Amino acid sequence: MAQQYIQYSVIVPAYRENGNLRPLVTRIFGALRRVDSPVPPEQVEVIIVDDNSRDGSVETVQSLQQEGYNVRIIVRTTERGLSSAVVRGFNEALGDSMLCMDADLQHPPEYVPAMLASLSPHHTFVLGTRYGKGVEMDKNWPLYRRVISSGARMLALPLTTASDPMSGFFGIRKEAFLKAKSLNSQGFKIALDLLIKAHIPAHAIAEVPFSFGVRSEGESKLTGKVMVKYLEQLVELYWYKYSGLLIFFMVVAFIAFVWLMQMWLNSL
Ligand SMILES: Nc1nc2c(ncn2[C@@H]2O[C@H](COP(=O)(O)OP(=O)(O)O[C@H]3O[C@H](CO)[C@@H](O)[C@H](O)[C@@H]3O)[C@@H](O)[C@H]2O)c(=O)[nH]1
Ligand SMILES: [Mg+2]
Repeated sequence: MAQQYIQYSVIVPAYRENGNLRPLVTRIFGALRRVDSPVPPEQVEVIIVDDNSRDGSVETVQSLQQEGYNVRIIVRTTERGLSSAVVRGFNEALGDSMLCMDADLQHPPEYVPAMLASLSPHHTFVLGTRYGKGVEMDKNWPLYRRVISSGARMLALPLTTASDPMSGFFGIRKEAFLKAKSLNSQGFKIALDLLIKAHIPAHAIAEVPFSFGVRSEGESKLTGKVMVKYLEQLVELYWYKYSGLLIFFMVVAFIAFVWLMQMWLNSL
């Protein structure tokens, strides 16, 4: 019965994250229970979307449920991948305001209340940004990851004005999510796909600066394959966003060419 009051859903894609789930969930609800939290904890659900890790994650979630935390786990057995896990979570969410965050505590749970509260019918997208004022990356985040992250960010600049579409810490309103058609569920960059395909205008994006941490347990799943998928996704998004413009210029150029040819033939 309590579920009908759920207004906010926190979606956590997770693969072999058992060691992080308890601190993640208890810290999210700890932040929501603070007196200055703009969001009441009883209106929030947490959904873990796990890809059959079989590492005790299910049991950890069950014990958190017994302790009264509103958390559930979806175990996928036939699908894999971060982005498609997030899409699955958004499809299952009860809340109108939905947040996506990593399980490994790199996205600090203490920012969850502010992120959720930033979503509204006017701000249909919220982006946790690592490039805002007063925040910093953990100094232990490796140099090669910073280089990859900056490169990925630069390549996406013509697609969006958002300062950090790569942070992986973002939220979207359900009505905006439902507008996005043919999402690319491969790879890691579902936020970028949603920004473009849900046609989120710049004024509808709220940004919340956050300090990016380092993974506390387990290993990153970002591989070379994931990076290749990102490049494929960029090609698709450039085409999605600019093909109309390209076709328009080609048609104009063709008409101008035909017109010039006629003028030239008439002048002979
Ligand atoms: N269900 C599921 N979850 C996955 C999978 N691969 C990764 N995840 C989960 O997705 C989250 C991020 O994965 P990491 O392996 O920790 O990625 P990262 O290298 O730290 O990259 C993160 O930070 C980047 C910013 O530097 C982000 O750009 C990226 O999207 C991601 O959030 C973690 O909770 C992880 O368990 C998968 O195949 N299936
Ligand atoms: Mg990580």
